[in-house]
Amino acid sequence: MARVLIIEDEYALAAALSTVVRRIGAEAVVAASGQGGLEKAQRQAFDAVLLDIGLPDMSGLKVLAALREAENPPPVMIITAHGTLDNALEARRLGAYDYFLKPLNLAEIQPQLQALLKLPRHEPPAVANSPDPVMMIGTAPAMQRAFAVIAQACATKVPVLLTGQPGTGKTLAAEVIAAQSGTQPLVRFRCDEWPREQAEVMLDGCLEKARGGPLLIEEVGALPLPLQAVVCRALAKEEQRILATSSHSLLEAVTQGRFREDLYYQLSVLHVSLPPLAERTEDLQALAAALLKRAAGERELPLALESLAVLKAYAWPGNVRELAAAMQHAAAVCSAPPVLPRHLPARLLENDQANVHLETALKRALVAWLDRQLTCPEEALPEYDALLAEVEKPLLAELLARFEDKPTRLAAALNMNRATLRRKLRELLGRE
Ligand SMILES: Nc1ncnc2c1ncn2[C@@H]1O[C@H](COP(=O)(O)OP(=O)(O)OP(=O)(O)O)[C@@H](O)[C@H]1O
Repeated sequence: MARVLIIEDEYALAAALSTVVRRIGAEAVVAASGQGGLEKAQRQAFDAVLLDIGLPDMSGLKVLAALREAENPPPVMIITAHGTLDNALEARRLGAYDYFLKPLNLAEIQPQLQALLKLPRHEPPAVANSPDPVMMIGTAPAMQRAFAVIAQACATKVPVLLTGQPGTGKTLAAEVIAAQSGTQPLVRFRCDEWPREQAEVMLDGCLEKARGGPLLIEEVGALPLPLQAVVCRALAKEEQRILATSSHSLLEAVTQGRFREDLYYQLSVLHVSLPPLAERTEDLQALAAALLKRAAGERELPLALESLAVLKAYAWPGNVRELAAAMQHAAAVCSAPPVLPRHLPARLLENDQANVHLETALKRALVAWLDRQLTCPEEALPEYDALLAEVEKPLLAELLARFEDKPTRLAAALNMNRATLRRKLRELLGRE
């Protein structure tokens, strides 16, 4: 019987994974810490390991490195709630076979694990260790999904299609893939930049220049049909590694007969989908800080909280590129820190859509949080009142802060029963 080691400190998740392992006829052994997992792996041989990155005593990546030092190391599948690009690339570099994001889709894990147990043991492809990786910022769930595919793309030479609105980071992601998967420079060809007559000559030139290395075809949907045939032939010859971007739906172009269906499938062996910035407001703080630092140079220029609120309320039609420009504007007009709303471009403050955006963001955050809470076997599901208490806790803490930490003022202003409020503050926030 195959034996699978589950290194996971969340009890409910470890139990759910054990059920999956048993369902495929294997034995499950659980460890709730990194050290515990390594000790178990020393005592017994395992056919596969499911490993969480966020362990209480040490990073799962350290555990992975230690597991890989064994003579015939078992294949490892990584589970993470913090899918940064660094983590995804590091996990691949250290030889992880797969990379799953929390909340886990258990139905997806089962066939993957089954396939993994059937595989002959061999070394997974190594990811090149670029000395200066071009980094992408983001921890929003949709970015974590993109990072997982980017890490896969770094470990292979297959074509990759990168989609997303203008300015979402498609080119940057292609640069990361090129930098991490080889030493040859990325050759770029932008399809909507050239008049039809010149495009063929330019494309031929780029295909020639990129021989043996990566070629990025930007806005591939703008390529006229005869040139799409040229790319098809190039893909068949496999002389270059082709990466392509599109900010419009290629499938729609296929349906309308403007884009070859066979080329669409050839290009999208791996598909990285980059989310619009307005759908990942949780990344705004880190992105704005990094872009502000880039724009301000030596100067220390923090962003005031009110300015962050303005950024969160704005719709960002130009995505990260527009945010970068806004931070350049702020760095230029702000002479003394911090960056206040009046230092931001005026259009960011005029947005009457602000409330709509905040409500969408709140709903999205709630959906993501619920996904996490409900990723467990049915018998371990939290009760409704417990869920409500979790939502009420930050709400009350925030409200209280706005009424100078005075429950009486809060109760009066929002027409709450004072005794009820006091009880809730005691039960939920531990206040006497
Ligand atoms: N996740 C990210 N972290 C840091 N910087 C980012 C990120 N995403 C995008 N950027 C920055 O935003 C700018 C626009 O990104 P990029 O050119 O890659 O977008 P794009 O999707 O290729 O746009 P287009 O469709 O117009 O070609 C660049 O300066 C890039 O460095």
